[in-house]
Amino acid sequence: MTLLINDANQVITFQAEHNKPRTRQEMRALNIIVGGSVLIDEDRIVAVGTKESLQTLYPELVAKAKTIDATGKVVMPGLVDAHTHLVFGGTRENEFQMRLNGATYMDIMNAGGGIHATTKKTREASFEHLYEKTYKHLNDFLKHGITTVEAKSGYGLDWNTEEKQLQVAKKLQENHVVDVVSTFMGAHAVPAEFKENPDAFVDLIINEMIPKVAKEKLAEFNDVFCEKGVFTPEQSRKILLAGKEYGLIPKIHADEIEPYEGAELAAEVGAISAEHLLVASDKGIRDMAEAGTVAVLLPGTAFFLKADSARGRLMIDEGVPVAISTDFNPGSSPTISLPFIMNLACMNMGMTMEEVLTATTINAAYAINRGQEIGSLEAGKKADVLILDVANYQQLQYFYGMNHTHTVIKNGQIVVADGVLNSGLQESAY
Ligand SMILES: N=CN[C@@H](CCC(=O)O)C(=O)O
Ligand SMILES: [Zn+2]
Repeated sequence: MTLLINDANQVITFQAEHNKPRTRQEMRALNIIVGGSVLIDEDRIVAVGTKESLQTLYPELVAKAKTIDATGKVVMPGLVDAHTHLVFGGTRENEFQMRLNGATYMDIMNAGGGIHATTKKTREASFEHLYEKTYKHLNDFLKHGITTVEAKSGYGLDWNTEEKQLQVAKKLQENHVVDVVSTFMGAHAVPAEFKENPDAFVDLIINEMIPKVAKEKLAEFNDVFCEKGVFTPEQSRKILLAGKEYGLIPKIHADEIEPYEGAELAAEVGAISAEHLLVASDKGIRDMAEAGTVAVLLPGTAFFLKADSARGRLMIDEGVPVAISTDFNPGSSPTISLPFIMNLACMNMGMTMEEVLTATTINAAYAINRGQEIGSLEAGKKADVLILDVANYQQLQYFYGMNHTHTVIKNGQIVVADGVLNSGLQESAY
């Protein structure tokens, strides 16, 4: 199919002179075309420009294109969610009430709830149930303009269930139009059966699980929850380096609740990204800037746990490339609304609206090694395009807590039109 999106108030391209995550003032450079158009052929962007320039350069394609009128609207790349725990059994609204009554996230986890509660539900759930449930979540993401989602395992903590989660993600990548990018996170918690000997669990991850993940090509990344009471920096280092030997790119849940030199470790092991970073040290931030590690910040988690947000402003000023994601999971961030999370990034981390847009498109794409393929509207990139029913990009975050998605084009196909999901996507048809 050939598509021509015409007459948008603003086309936000994020075009840049280099192919790297954006830092410092680059994060404010949206490269907007006022009154712009986008030409798409098959699954690729052909060109972005004015209607007249596209007509002159590509008369044949323009002649056969189906036209989408974007008058009064904003056009931008599909949003990228670089951090989710997408596949899980059950929900944990009971813990939300416990936290409202004063319990902390770690209190609940140490008492066998939290990640352990979801692990139990995920172990019990059938593949089909997890697939159907996750398919619906992906539909919700798509309706909110998110066209690529990273998905971590880590609610199995035994091989069979970790594999089940990763296979669900794989099948969804094959069947659902949203792109699902997999991360192995066997090191999400120490399961009860290894409580007395956590190092034996670390050995199991290193010697058995990581080789199987690599052999079956079930994930591209390897993530660890490096946190006091979960995995130490020493254990985390071992797990991340072991993954690297098998071609799994390191990621790390770092400095979320207590400072633990996780940001420093991310830079040291060459992680593509470090996530959370609520209490990352000044040195850790400087190390990440030097190493070019993307900071994937999750202001929805801070909001939901009533914690102080990460120092996003400082990180950008220090030269760290920042991405913003939902952290969608049943405990600390049960939302798929990246647009709401974007508003929180403005409100609670001192980021500008322009920086937040960069953080949820091109920088998020780089956080999952997709920066060359998605995250900006440039010739040759995948045609993942979002049309928002707002007059300018500032309104996306100003009218907060709302879904402004009008049209979503994924791989060059219209999958959401006038805010409504394609009927073909509504049922999972497992
Ligand atoms: N902090 C660790 N892991 C998840 C939460 C998982 C859960 O509570 O189920 C996070 O990134 O927030
Ligand atoms: Zn997480």
